[in-house]
Amino acid sequence: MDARFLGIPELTEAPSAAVVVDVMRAFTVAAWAFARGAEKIVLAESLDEVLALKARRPDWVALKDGPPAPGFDAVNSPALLRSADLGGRTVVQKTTAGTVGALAVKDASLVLCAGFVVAEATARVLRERGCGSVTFVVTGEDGRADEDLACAEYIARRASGAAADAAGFLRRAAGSRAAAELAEGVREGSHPDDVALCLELDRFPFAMVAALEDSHMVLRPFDMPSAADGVPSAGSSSRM
Ligand SMILES: O=C(O)[C@H](CS(=O)(=O)O)OP(=O)(O)O
Ligand SMILES: [Mg+2]
Repeated sequence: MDARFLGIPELTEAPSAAVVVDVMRAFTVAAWAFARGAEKIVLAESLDEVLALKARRPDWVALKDGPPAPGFDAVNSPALLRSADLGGRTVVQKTTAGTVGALAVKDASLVLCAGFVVAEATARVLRERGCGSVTFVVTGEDGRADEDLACAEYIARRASGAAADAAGFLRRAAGSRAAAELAEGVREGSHPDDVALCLELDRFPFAMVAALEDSHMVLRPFDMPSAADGVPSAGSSSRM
């Protein structure tokens, strides 16, 4: 597999397959939202778009990074979301890096959004789809965020079928600037457990696929059909 690792500003053309990585914290949060029952996540272009969608659909859950704000229901913290009941709900998410990265590759034919919590499921989709060329979007710090780069490199190794010792990759992420800022409480809208939750390797069995639906980029959980039964696991979408 030919893997390229690019920051958002380096994305000049639509890749065929893209894995958008945001470990801390957008796609760890997204995975927790699905684990708590959310049906789908609309990835919004701006905070104003979140509020406009929420005005039309008051039942949707408006989520942003940074501190809590009027009109929003949730912040970008896995620890603060892990006990929420989101059964059947639609979440609208806007963050500084993760959602921006996914929207930057919306014309790709396959877009997976990932963090360590869905690493193996993501690699499995790439393996089973036989993706020969994959662009990893390292969303943080214009492509230099070590938590995202470490996760992207780990997924790339697993996608190519190579063995990979996860411990070293997780150590890099634990030593990243984002981890330090979250641990020190510099990032608003956070919880002391956020870093640990972002570093839980393969916490969830599903991958997350984003695709355009009625002009919005929509993220849904995806389980590959198992060889045994040929159908997706219950409770997960199989749209691709
Ligand atoms: O909420 C986060 O951790 C960050 C916000 S910031 O870059 O730290 O201000 O957003 P994300 O898009 O999840 O990286
Ligand atoms: Mg990030």
